[in-house]
Amino acid sequence: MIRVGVLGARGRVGIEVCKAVEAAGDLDLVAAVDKDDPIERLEGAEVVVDFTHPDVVMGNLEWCISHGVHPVVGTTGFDAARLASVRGWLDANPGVNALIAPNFGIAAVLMMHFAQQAARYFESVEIVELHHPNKADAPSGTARRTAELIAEARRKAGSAPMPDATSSQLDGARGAEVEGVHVHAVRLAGLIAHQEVLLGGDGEILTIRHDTMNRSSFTPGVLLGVRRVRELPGLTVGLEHLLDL
Ligand SMILES: NC(=O)C1=CN([C@@H]2O[C@H](COP(=O)(O)OP(=O)(O)OC[C@H]3O[C@@H](n4cnc5c(N)ncnc54)[C@H](OP(=O)(O)O)[C@@H]3O)[C@@H](O)[C@H]2O)C=CC1
Ligand SMILES: O=C(O)C1=N[C@H](C(=O)O)C[C@H](O)C1
Repeated sequence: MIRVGVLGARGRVGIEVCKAVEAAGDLDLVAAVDKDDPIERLEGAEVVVDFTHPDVVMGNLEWCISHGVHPVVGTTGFDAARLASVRGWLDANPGVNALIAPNFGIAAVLMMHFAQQAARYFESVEIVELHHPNKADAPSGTARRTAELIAEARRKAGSAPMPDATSSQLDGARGAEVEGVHVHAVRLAGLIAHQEVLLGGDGEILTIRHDTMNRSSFTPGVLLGVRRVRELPGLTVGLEHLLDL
């Protein structure tokens, strides 16, 4: 049995993660911790799953790693500086590993992978992500990561800069730019989490779309991470590394 703790246990995703851990025969939910609960309740866990908030996740990670607990993190808001801090904590605590994945949905990971594969064949690529209005960060972690993967594919292929004659604009009209890829964020009541990657070439458009229909869709990926994190050395970013794509 793997002893598992959950941070953000009363949140939208945390509730689903707790249910999935409790239902798994090889996992033991030893602590369900939310805001204002003492983090020390996680002592005794081997793996901790974090679905909290970008403002608190770094403190949670530092605590877990310094206490010898392997974190599996779904919380978003990671940039290069944050990832470097995590690597520093892991270096100081050899034997502790961490998995950070901007999206644990298997179909979402495939959507990112397909977008990365397709990117080099098109002149233009833009991302539209659409989420529920309670989301703290924009653009989403998934959109940021997709843009980074697309940018990397285009760099490797030597792609020309994307055509764009915009010479005047209202602030934000062209979205945010992540490594040269435009990302547009919609926040709308009724949505959960959705993304379109629009790829345009000469007379053709390819749209790759992913829709999250419920939050239990994240749990198979989370459980995969929980089962595997102890054998993944250091920091792993992205569930794709566990999927043999
Ligand atoms: N990687 C992935 O596949 C996915 C990632 N996410 C990300 O996960 C994060 C959480 O999303 P979601 O579940 O929708 O958010 P919620 O706000 O529903 O849940 C977060 C929970 O964490 C609690 N919390 C806040 N601070 C702490 C703390 N210091 N310690 C423990 N718990 C705390 C919150 O309490 P309170 O409400 O009282 O503040 C809340 O109950 C977001 O960053 C989101 O983008 C979401 C879906 C999938
Ligand atoms: O906040 C959410 O809901 C989600 N957050 C993640 C992100 O920022 O990409 C994953 C998914 O989009 C749901």
